Amino acid sequence: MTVNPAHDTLWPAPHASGAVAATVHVPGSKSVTNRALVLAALAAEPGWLRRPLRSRDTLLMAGALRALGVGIEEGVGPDGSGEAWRIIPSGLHGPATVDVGNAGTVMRFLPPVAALADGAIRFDGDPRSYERPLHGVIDALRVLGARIDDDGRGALPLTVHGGGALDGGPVEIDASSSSQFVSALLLSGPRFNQGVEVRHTGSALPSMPHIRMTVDMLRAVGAQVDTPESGGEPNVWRVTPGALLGRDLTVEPDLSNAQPFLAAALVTGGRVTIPDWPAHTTQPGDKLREIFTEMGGSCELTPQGLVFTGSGSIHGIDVDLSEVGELTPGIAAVAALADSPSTLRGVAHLRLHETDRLAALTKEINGLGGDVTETADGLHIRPRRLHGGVFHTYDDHRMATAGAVIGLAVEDVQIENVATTAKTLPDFPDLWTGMLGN
Ligand SMILES: O=C(O)C1=C[C@@H](OP(=O)(O)O)[C@@H](O)[C@H](O)C1
Ligand SMILES: C=C(OP(=O)(O)O)C(=O)O
Repeated sequence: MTVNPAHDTLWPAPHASGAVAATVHVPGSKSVTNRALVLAALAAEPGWLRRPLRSRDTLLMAGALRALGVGIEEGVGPDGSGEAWRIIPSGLHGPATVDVGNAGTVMRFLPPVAALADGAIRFDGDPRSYERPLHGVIDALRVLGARIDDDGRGALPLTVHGGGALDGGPVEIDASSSSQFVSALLLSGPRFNQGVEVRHTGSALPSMPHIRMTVDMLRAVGAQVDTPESGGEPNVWRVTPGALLGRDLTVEPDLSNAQPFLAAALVTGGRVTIPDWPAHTTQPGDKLREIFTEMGGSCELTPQGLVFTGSGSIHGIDVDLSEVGELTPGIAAVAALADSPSTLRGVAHLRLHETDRLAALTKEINGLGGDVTETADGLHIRPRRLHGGVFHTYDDHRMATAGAVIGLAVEDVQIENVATTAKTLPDFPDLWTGMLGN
């Protein structure tokens, strides 16, 4: 966790003068967009992706697939409405270089795809990407028959020497540091000669909704997947080899990116509507309906979308966030403004996210006068009267949005490098000021 001197631009976080009342159209889900791109690239026929998220992480994914030979064209969708990508699969070829940026989905989902390509595919990324765990993918791919050159740390940079096909079969991994190891192997699994059987052998597996998202999206393109939930063994997922269908998919709004806007309703005692909130979804952000209700709000799914209303009071919470780790920064921000302490548990693996999120949240909230301590697997947050100051973001989009939430209630908070929100939500500053009616 280092303060990046190149990012000394400060964004004065708007202070809310009253209760917010707004409708916010949140762009598409990062996790759905990047899974859909991978599955469409591996399909046996072209597909459509409507309302894809266009952000750094998804443009890196699209760029990498294009570098391997996949066609991704701008279009308007088969019914003429909305923006869309048409994805035209083709033989996957190297040599190519993939820039993963700091996108977990790109660095983990694409090495298995590269193993199916023919030629050398080099993977590189931001300095932080070298520190994020990748051993589960690298070791598993070797067991499944891939040739990979790396520096032995189980991390980037590396080169996959694709042989045009991969044996596949059974493999054991420890995915306790990232659910994306499991998702990565399952997504490409139908294209391995023997499919894949992934057995997680480590301690608790985080982010289960994201694994369910992978399984649901695989099934939607015709893959056969056996899971612990469908009567299989605990911690074992099996994907049968087979061709994948091209799909016409409209991407749901990113519910984790809806979080700061819902938090704004909670913090200001206002009301925010998020159109197109799905009635059923695997996105972890759907849990916010429950979590932010417990913290003092109320919500209703209406034909206009999710209407979330703050009561004017914010309560602390004791909650296990292991399934929904990416919501932690936004919950910590609200908890710092609550009327009672909070304990956030089950998220030790956040130390290996975009930045060490537990250390970063502790340092930055305390820098504004807060009282946060790190625990082995989370945070204790005792609300204090906060004051203004610089909120550093460590190239982490969710640190930036968490700082903006605090800025609504605390005057003179300045967010360093708010542009880092471009990782998943390039429109954040405009959406935020739009919500506040500025
Ligand atoms: O598969 C995905 O799309 C994601 C899985 C989760 O990763 P971890 O299991 O590494 O936390 C989540 O935090 C990340 O934002 C997106
Ligand atoms: C952890 C996150 O991202 P990534 O996909 O890079 O792991 C996140 O978006 O909170």
